[in-house]
Amino acid sequence: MFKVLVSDPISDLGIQQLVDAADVTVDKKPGLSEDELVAIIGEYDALLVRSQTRVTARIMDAGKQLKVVGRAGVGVDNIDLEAATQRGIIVINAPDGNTITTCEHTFAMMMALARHIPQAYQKTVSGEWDRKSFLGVELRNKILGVLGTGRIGSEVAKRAKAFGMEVWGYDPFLTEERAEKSGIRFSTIDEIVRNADFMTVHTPLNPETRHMISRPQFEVMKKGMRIVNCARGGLIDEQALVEAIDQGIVAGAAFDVFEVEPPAADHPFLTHPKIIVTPHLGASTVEAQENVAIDVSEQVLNILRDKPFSNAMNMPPIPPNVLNKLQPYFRLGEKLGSFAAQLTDSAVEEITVSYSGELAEVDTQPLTRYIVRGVLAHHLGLEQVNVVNSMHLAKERSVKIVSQTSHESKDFTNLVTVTLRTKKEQRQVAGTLLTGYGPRIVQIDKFPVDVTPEGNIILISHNDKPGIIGRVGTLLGSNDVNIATMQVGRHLVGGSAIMVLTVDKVVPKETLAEIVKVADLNSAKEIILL
Ligand SMILES: NC(=O)C1=CN([C@@H]2O[C@H](COP(=O)(O)OP(=O)(O)OC[C@H]3O[C@@H](n4cnc5c(N)ncnc54)[C@H](O)[C@@H]3O)[C@@H](O)[C@H]2O)C=CC1
Ligand SMILES: O=C(O)C(=O)COP(=O)(O)O
Repeated sequence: MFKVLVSDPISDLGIQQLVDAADVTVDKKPGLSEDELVAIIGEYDALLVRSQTRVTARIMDAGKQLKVVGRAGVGVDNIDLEAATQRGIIVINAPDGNTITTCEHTFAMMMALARHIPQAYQKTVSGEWDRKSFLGVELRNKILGVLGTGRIGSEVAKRAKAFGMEVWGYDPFLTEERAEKSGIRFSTIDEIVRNADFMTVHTPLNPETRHMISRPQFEVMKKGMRIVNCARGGLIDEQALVEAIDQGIVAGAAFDVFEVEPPAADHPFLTHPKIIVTPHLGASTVEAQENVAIDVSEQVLNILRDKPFSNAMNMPPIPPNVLNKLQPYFRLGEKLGSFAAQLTDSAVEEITVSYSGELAEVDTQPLTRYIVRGVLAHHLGLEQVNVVNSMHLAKERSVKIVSQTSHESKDFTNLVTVTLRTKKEQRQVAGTLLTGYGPRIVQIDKFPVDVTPEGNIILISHNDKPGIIGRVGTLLGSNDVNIATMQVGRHLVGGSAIMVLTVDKVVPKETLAEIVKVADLNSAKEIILL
């Protein structure tokens, strides 16, 4: 039974699939301190958070069973990603569910800023009928600078155009062609700062974007600019912004987010007449909260059940076209890695993965992660190694990973070959997916075979001579071992050969040693593929 802890307020409807899952129990405990989390996290397999819970290395250390941290939202700056990767904890987010909601909040803030709505409301309800102090501006014909034209930024741009605004955009991933297609003027930050009437930021917070708008930008800024931040506190230097407003450079600002949340009681934004604020409400609609909780619950279930998943933040993203090609090979890859690892008797120094055929057309790195997982898990245990930390664990152990591709594959549409090099030997196994038949191991150490990679497999090395097969069969039978399938592979008559048997139960090592002796074999090894 998997245990999931929900430590922030997350939509009940959204996590219903977790609650309903027969193999999962869910505990909702919002508002715990770090110490309280450390005290209880040890019993949980998954942790679900929004932006309040700070998921620190200390919490992860205490989370001995923790496999996944699910973020019901976009930003994962409250989660120590580096620490998670090192511990093999997968961090996933729900990037799409709150895009429109946050975009709409940005617009609400921009309009409230243009028309002084919060200030006017306050005066009106306090009994003052003041129509003079709140002369606003139209959005029409104004330039809106959008820093970060990702999911939210591009939706803001679309709506701004409907309001008759001219949109200037900057994003390191925005190309001139894409900008033109979206009706955005392709600009630099400097051009935006010098020309825009309104500016809105929609980037993640990272060392590069921290204080991307600070004193140097305010110094050259178009006078009277209005600034909106519904992304992350810290993108705009708060102190420098207050100064710029007081110097008459900036006409006003609307902030949903703060460098420190919640802000201190004496934070200058809270009393400044030209700054309006909301308490990080960007994603707070019924719809968005349901969407992100549904998305994150689905992926958490996949991870707990060891199924392919998406939206991992501590792993490079896999584009859908690549995922479509690779996904069918993930299980096979892991099994090839495990098979190869069980063939070797000493420490693996190098893992070479060769992809030939159509697979070579895409970035095969995600599949390599599965293969490396299979290799390492043989020694470290499947619980310890996953696709997030497999490459990291290999590097930590100085295991070199080599990946090769070739567009040609002689006998198969695709062939994945895993070669392990140790100080003493080199072992190799290759596999493919046969249409209509599923995964197959088609080569072991240069011998062609046709084996389903599943269950208990006995691999025998012997010299090709009459009577061996019969003897092995009789010996296994007399030890109450039923043979399900059998294959032999050889290059030359009378030369070295292999025999691959799938059997119905685990064969004790002593029985195998006995069979090697009595049947005059070179070696016999049991390989277990889970
Ligand atoms: N206030 C709230 O409640 C919410 C805030 N957010 C925040 O909004 C931000 C944007 O979210 P999405 O649009 O979903 O993310 P996204 O990943 O789709 O877009 C972010 C964009 O920023 C760009 N970017 C990165 N570095 C940049 C730089 N130095 N200059 C300009 N652009 C840069 C990226 O290339 C990307 O296109 C995130 O920080 C997210 O955490 C998201 C949802 C709700
Ligand atoms: O999704 C994001 O990045 C957000 O900032 C939303 O935060 P929240 O889930 O409302 O705490």
